[in-house]
Amino acid sequence: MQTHWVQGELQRLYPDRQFDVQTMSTQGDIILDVALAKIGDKGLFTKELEVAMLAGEVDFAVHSLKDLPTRLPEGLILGCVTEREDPADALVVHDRFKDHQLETLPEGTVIGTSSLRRLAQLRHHYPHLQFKDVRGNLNTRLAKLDAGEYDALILAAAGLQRLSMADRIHQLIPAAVSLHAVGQGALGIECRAEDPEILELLKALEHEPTSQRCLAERAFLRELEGGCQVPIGVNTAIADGTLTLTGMVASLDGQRLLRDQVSGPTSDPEALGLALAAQLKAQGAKEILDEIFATVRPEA
Ligand SMILES: NCc1[nH]cc(CCC(=O)O)c1CC(=O)O
Repeated sequence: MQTHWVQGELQRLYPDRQFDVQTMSTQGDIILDVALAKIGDKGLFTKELEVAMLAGEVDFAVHSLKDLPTRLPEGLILGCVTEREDPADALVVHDRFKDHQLETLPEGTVIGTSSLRRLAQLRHHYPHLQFKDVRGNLNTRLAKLDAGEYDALILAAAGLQRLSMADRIHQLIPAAVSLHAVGQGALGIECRAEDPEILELLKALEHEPTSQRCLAERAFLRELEGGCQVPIGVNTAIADGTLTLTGMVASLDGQRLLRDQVSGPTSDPEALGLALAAQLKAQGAKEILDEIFATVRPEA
């Protein structure tokens, strides 16, 4: 889906070249698909594509940037970041809650989410709500909601928009309540580090403000050594050449939540990510994350 969008854009920009979408053998779609990318931090799926890229069989891979690990294998780089859709999370409700907003949902309302980041932040702000894991692709999740298994879901607004289901967005969750995932809403294109020709082609699809914001966000996450399954959230904004990065780290129960902010020139976004990580570490972020790693990934 998103891969075909990239293919279309490149084809339009470079009518004399041909861009083929290649399907990888093991799992479904080729160049990263939203639902399949859930396999985890060092997803098998990413690995298969990376092996193919390093072998020269495919030239680049399109990912939801949010699902692309912050450390890439030797020889591969993040070659392009496309313009971001709204990175916010969205509340989607069952019809019987259509007159409610997040802040008016009654005690015991069952919210479906499988994201520790969403879970921790919502528990922090709305401890009277109940949370239940939800799996499957977007359609499966929405079907479970409509069947009454959940009262509401929290989903990425961008995912709903991309699949033309923006009408299901009941409320965009404000950053004051929930910071979004690193890279959310943007596509990231991974390619060989030593392939100037492909890199130059891809740069035509780059959206510089999104790229600067996402580089700051990714440096923050990398420095905290968090994968995609950790309660780490961010928000970024650019105004007058200044990039502001807000970040948070929370415990799973939402009891402890650290949040801080840094600002600086857009010319060095990674420095901002590192600075914010250092600030949060000084406030105890490492202890919170170590506790989570000990419970969630005992063997990692
Ligand atoms: N966690 C899985 C995932 N990876 C990318 C998206 C769609 C949003 C995006 O591209 O950032 C989603 C779904 C979701 O979080 O609801």
